[in-house]
Amino acid sequence: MSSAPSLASPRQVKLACRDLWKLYGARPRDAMAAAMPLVEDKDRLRSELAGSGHVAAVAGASLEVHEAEIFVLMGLSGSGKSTLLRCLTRLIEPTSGKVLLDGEDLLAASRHRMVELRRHAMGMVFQNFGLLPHLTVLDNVAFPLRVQGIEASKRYARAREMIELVGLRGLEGHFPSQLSGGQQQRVGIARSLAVGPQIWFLDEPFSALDPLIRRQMQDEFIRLQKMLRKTIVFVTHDVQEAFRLADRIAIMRHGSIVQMGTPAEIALAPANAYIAEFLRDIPTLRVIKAADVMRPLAADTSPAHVVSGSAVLEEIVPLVLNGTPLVGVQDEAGAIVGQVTAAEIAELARQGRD
Ligand SMILES: Nc1ncnc2c1ncn2[C@@H]1O[C@H](COP(=O)(O)OP(=O)(O)OP(=O)(O)O)[C@@H](O)[C@H]1O
Repeated sequence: MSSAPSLASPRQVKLACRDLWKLYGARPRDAMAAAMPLVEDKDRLRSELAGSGHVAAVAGASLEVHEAEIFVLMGLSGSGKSTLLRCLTRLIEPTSGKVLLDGEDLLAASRHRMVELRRHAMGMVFQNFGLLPHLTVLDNVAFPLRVQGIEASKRYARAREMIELVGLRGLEGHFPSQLSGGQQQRVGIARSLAVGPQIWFLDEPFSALDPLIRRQMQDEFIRLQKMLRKTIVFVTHDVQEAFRLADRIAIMRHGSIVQMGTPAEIALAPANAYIAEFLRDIPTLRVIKAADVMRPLAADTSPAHVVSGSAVLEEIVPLVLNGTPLVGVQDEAGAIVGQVTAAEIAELARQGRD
């Protein structure tokens, strides 16, 4: 299906890791050396490591996070998402591999340099909010700026701006214990944004929230990202959250990345049965866009209906149900660059139900 003309432009890589490993156990580096010849046979590798009392929480992960994208690490509990995220920031020291931020080799960076990067370039939000209970909302949000030594009037002005941004105006004087879970996480988000991070790491930020609040927070997060255009690494075990938020997703299992791609790429071509199982919970017609499946416009065709490349197939279904045999697809400049037929949509809808 995706012999499609592409609308995407090449993206700048902000953060990358190459063949990253994190082994837990008594002698991780020795275990690593012994394990290396077995990397092709992951099952044997895991059992050898287990035999020597080691766990590969991250096993040879390689990825690239593009400038201004939401990159989601998704997988079941224990698949290694949090460990990989922490290795990318060196909050956990990887056993081997490379991590590059704007091309800078983070594993070769001094402690001092890492502290500086975490204070100025990286924002972090965790599941348990991590607010300081004895500080007000305003002081919590201003806290990272205080650590940076920024004078009070400037840091409070910035903190107020961030509080406004996340919709908490009026609650500046409240303490964390006086807030709901959703409000507490908004404070966590405002605090992590206060320093204007270049890259934003979020580890299951909404997992502790009720489903309804969680959905509101996802909407809010999408709204914020439209304004801020941050480079984001977002960890979740929730497949629906992943497909809702991600520009690209890496699906992890046993410390390795099993498949990486846009939600549509994964939905259109799951790498194996394990991934296909995840997709059962995903409304694929809401994930796949016209531009993902369009083919070049057939000669002498002039479509009666035209949609934008970013229209999801769900929006096209009513046209097809009304008897439109073929829909034209426009690029941002309004030129018709492809087509999707009713038969193709019907086939995709059928696959989504299987
Ligand atoms: N400090 C540690 N010592 C030993 N093993 C660990 C340690 N931390 C994590 N692990 C193991 O590494 C694997 C990956 O854990 P990790 O927390 O990264 O997974 P996860 O996908 O983030 O899971 P969850 O969603 O439950 O947080 C698990 O098997 C876990 O038991």
